[in-house]
Amino acid sequence: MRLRFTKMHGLGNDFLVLNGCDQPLPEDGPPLSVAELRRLGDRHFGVGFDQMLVVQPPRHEGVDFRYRIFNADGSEVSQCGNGARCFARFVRDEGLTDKHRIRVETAAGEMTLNVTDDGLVTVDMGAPLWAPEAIPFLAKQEADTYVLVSGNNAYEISAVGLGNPHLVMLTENVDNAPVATLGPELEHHEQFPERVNVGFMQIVSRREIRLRVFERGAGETLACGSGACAAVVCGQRRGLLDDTVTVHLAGGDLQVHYNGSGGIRMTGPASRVYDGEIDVAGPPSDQGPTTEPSA
Ligand SMILES: N[C@@H](CCC[C@H](N)C(=O)O)C(=O)O
Repeated sequence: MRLRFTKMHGLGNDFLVLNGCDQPLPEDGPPLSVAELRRLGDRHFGVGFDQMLVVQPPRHEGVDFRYRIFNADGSEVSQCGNGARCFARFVRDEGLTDKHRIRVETAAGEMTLNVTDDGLVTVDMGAPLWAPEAIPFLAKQEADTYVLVSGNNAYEISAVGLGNPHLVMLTENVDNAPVATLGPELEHHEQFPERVNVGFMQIVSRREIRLRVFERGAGETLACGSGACAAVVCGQRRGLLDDTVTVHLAGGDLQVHYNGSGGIRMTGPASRVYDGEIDVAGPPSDQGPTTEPSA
């Protein structure tokens, strides 16, 4: 099977975008097997990406598209903030819509994407979910911060759901944060039954943070949109941040706004890199398990 794809990125968080509106992709189930997806995601043997984004026709009234997200390890997830900006740019570039306000359906619900005249995209990421069972996080009761024990160490963390699970911890200087070691350790912590994205936040001022995120299913990325929103709302909940915050990530800056009600608004760029075609094995149904996250 030959697939056409587009390579995009949002601040270096990079994506392989598949258009399921003009080429046949399965309506249910993943478009590729986990093995095939991982092969394409490999930076040496494939195209290389953090997430694969799939554009599909809507299944419900009132939305314009269905937006599906797969991590590089093959797991299907419900939220990707940087991907949402690229999704908006893609559907407009491809002439699939000329709307500036685009409604999409994700596995976690509906989202609104607003494309501005300067080419930036603002995503309404919805309200943060604090209840442990909604994240999901195994804790006796909701709190601003939790002590998470891992091995012989204890970490003060905040936990929040944005359609995907995030933990956020403070660090003096993100340059020295143990992202490569503690990231994967906490990603698989038993108190996060669906694994977790692990954010390391340095507070610069009440309106500015620096952030590194070890993403579930993808490893450390140059930027994580939902991670940026998670860090800001966790910092706000701890009384450390104002309503509007600039988030400095390795790949560039995002603006995040939340005033305690309605949705979190995240604004940033979306870049198209190139278009390509690739041969992949046939339908995933012949190829065993598809969406099982890696251990
Ligand atoms: N890069 C993303 C988040 C992608 C999904 C995440 N790795 C998860 O498993 O929840 C973003 O920009 O939000």
